[in-house]
Amino acid sequence: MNLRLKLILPFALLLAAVYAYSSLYMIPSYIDLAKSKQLEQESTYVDLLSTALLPDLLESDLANVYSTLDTVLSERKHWYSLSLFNVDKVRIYPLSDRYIPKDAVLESLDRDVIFNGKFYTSIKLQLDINHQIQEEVAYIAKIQNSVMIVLFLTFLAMSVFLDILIRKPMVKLAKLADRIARGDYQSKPVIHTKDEVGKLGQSLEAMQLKIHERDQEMNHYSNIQDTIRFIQSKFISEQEATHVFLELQRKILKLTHCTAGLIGELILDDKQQPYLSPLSTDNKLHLYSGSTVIKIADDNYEQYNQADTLMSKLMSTGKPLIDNGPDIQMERLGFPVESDEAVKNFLGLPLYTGYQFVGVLCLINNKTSFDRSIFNDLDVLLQTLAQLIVAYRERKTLIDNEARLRMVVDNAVEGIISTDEKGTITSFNSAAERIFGYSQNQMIGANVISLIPEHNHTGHIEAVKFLLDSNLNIRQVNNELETDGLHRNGKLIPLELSISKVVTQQGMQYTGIVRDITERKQHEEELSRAYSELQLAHEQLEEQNRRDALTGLANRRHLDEALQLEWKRAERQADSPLSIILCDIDYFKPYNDTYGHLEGDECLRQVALAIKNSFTCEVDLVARYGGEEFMVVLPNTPGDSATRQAEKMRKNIWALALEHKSSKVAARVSISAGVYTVTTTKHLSLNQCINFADESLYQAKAAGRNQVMHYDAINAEMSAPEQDII
Ligand SMILES: Nc1nc2c(ncn2[C@@H]2O[C@H](COP(=O)(O)OP(=O)(O)OP(=O)(O)O)[C@@H](O)[C@H]2O)c(=O)[nH]1
Repeated sequence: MNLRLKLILPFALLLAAVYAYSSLYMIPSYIDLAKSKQLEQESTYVDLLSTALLPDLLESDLANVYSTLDTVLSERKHWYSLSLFNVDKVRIYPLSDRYIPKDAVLESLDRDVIFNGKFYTSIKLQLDINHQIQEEVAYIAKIQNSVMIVLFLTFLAMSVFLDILIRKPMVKLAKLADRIARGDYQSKPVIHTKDEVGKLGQSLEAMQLKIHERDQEMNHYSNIQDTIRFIQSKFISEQEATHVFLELQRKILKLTHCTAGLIGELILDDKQQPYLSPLSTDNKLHLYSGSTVIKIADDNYEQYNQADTLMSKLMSTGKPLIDNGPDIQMERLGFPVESDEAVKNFLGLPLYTGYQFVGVLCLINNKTSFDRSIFNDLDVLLQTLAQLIVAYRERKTLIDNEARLRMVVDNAVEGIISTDEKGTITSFNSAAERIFGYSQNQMIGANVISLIPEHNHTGHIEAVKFLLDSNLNIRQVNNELETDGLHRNGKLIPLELSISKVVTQQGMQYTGIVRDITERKQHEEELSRAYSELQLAHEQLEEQNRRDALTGLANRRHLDEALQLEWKRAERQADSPLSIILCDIDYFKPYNDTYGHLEGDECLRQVALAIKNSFTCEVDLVARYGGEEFMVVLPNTPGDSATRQAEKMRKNIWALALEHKSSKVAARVSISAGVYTVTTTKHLSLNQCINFADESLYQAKAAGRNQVMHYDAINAEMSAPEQDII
């Protein structure tokens, strides 16, 4: 329902109500009232008539009665019948032949004519009252119509009035509100009345202003938010930070309606003096907070005396600074600005993360002066800017560290190969290129398995699985192991390898450090060979040292050592007898004399060999005791066995049948032997034992040579050994 209808409707309803009230209640009530008055009046007249008729009725002068009634009827046209009734209710004077119109609404009036308590007659009158009050009704209807017309006109006037004074301004205000809602802040309401509508217009205007301000604020805020989001995403994606800061500066200038600006990072130089490194410029501008500011651009050096510049003040105090002119000279400003006009308004804002003063944002504006509200407006942006500078610093450090690390890795002697979880190579340094014969480009993205010979594949897969399964998420280095790598030319490369596992944000990363140990292996092999040779030579030397040069038997030194060992063993094992045989070629001096010394040596060699072959047990030791004397050490050998073996030995030499013309025994070489067996080492020394063997030998010699004597047998005066028959 529109406003016009709303304004009209109450009046229309009022009109309808008035009309309905008057038509349905007021006018019928008035007609009823008029009717009853008329009836009362007619009734009074009937009373008068009945009184007037009484004398004639008393005298029974009906002619007069009729005449009177006729007169009355002719005078009162709306009376249609007037009847007289006698006591028996019989009409005695009927006047009903008078024409009664169809639309007549008849009313009846009855009167009894009574005199002195005697009923004479009753009068009954039928009359049309409506006809009587018709005029009055018409008049009333006229009044009603007039009132309705007046009311309608009033209503019409009111409607026009309300439409002009209320509806139209309201429509205007509604349209204005609609425009405001659509963000149109230029349209103004054209209502300047002082009434409520005017006030509403004023309120709307105030509201428009407020919304405009709020909108601007919101716009500004969302612009700042957009700027922050944009810059943050740009900083992440863009590697070159200078572009980001330049972009950011452009956005801030647009936001703040400024003409120039500068974002700078605060850095301490070698002397701990703070200077400003501009981030939002690509020339080499450097600003010092100290006494000078130096601009280095296109190799032109400009120097400013800057003890008291706005920049130095901002940097030394770390507090926001506003200077709204009038004109700020470059020398006072503290940094050069490419502008034809003099700088009028300067705003310097320090950038903090926590309490750390990390940089500044300077803005220059030649149109609108700065006020302190801008601190609040830019608060979030300044914080983001400070965080951005810190992130920029961290990125610089990270890049430096990365470059340093890359340099270390590239120049490392060891090959360094990094792979991801699947073995795809992500890093391959120069040393690895040298070791494996592949270039870095060839190997990045390839699988590390191509560097491993087939026979090591299973071992490699198991090692990687082991590292993967170990749920350590810290660096873990296995022990260095030696393995083989596969060179591009298909040859195996001996390697020393250590593998480390690092869990990074990208997932697991394995780094293998490999060292080519081909040369070392060669050296090791050469060394091992030389060592073996040396060992052999040494052993040979040792052997030589322990061998008698002439006979090849154990020499005296070896014999002494063996005797010492066997003596100790005999001491430990009381039930293990030790036998010693000492033997000597008979008449060897004459042999030498007869055949010469060289032949004597040869004889010695043959006798030595025969003695050696006479003893087959490994533990028996046959040694040259000295000159033409030999000793045999028989561990764990009782006396009778030793004597039998000595006898066998003697016979073997005899069997050699070496010619010995000058022997007094026979014309062949023979030996004599003395045997001693140690059954207990108690109260006995080794020397004593040897002496006993020697004594036995002496006894054998003395007994005619070419025989074996056992010390125990001598002492027991046992029978002499058998003689060989020539
Ligand atoms: N050709 C040679 N003769 C040696 C060697 N060592 C010792 N002789 C000689 O062996 C001889 C040992 O002689 P003697 O000790 O007198 O005893 P023998 O002549 O064998 O007489 P009996 O032992 O009593 O039977 C010496 O003439 C030594 O010069 C040697 O290495 N070569």
